[in-house]
This record gives sequence, C-alpha cells and structure tokens, in this order.
Amino acid sequence: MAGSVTSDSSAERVGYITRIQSFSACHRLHSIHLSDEENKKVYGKCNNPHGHGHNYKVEVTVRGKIDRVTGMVMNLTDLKRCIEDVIMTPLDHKNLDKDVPYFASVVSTTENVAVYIWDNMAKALLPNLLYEIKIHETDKNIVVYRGE
Ligand SMILES: Nc1nc2c(c(=O)[nH]1)N=C([C@H](O)[C@H](O)COP(=O)(O)OP(=O)(O)OP(=O)(O)O)CN2
Ligand SMILES: [Zn+2]
Repeated sequence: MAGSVTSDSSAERVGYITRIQSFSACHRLHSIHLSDEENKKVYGKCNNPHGHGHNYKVEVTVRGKIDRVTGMVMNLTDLKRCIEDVIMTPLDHKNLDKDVPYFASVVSTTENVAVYIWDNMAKALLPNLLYEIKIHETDKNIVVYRGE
C-alpha cells in the first residue's frame, strides 16, 4: 500500500544506550618517566605540585540487541549500579594520583582515566556490551575511548 511503512518483524534490532555520571576529583599531570623539568615543560600549569580539580562528566554507552521480550539492550538500573561501583566509589571526591593505586604509575590524563573506566566497566558488564566511554574533563576538553 502506498505510503505504508513495512518492517521485518524477524529482524534483530541493535540499540545504543547511554548513562551520564558526574564526579569530582583532583589530580596533577606528572609522568614518572620524565624529569621534573620535562614534566613542567610538557604539562605546564597542570604539573602544579599541589594539583587542581575537575568536575568530570562521563558518558557510558553500551551497544547490543534490543531484547524482544524486555524491550531493553540492558536494564539502565543495572548500568547505574555498575557505574556506582566502577566510577563513583573509587573516583568521586578523590585525589586520582594518591587515592587510586592505578594512577601511582600511570599519568592521570583524561585519556588514561577513560582507559581505567573502560577496563573496569568491561569487567563489570556482560561481554561485548560496552561500546564507548566519553569523558568531558571540562566544557571544552572531551575524550572518547572505545577499547582499541
Ligand atoms: N591530551 C590531554 N591534554 C591535557 C589534559 C588531558 O587530560 N589530556 N589535561 C590537561 C589539564 O589537566 C587540564 O584539564 C586542562 O585544563 P584547562 O586548560 O584549564 O581546560 P580548558 O581548556 O577547558 O580551559 P580554558 O583555559 O578555559 O580554555 C591539559 N592537557
Ligand atoms: Zn586536569
């Protein structure tokens, strides 16, 4: 019929769902692989010994089949719980470099914060569900990591 919309009811549909979480933390950009002088040169004001803080905003996106029965890729309530465990408990109101053992030897750039969150979120979710971690470090600085 002209103008009608047909759909293959047997086709699998894939959806992307995102939950946004904010957290606050302080850090200092300082690489143990560089001298103090090199650190100052590379990181500038962000190498200030007393650190500085950010209100980070993290977007966690999962990708998967939209289950025919539940209508969900995954239950957002479960995603919320994973985010609490992986992001809020270890990172919120923390000094990333001093409170999070991972960053004792890994410089706490937003790229590396994204990798940290990806690795731990991937362990907390079902296999192959995690699609993307996007972090807004400031309104102007945004990092995307997709596990590559
Ligand atoms: N590749 C990266 N470069 C930089 C990172 C990073 O994580 N990855 N981080 C910083 C600093 O930690 C800091 O976040 C930069 O802050 P700032 O320059 O103040 O941020 P804005 O650009 O948004 O501020 P404006 O001064 O208003 O432009 C540096 N580099
Ligand atoms: Zn910073």
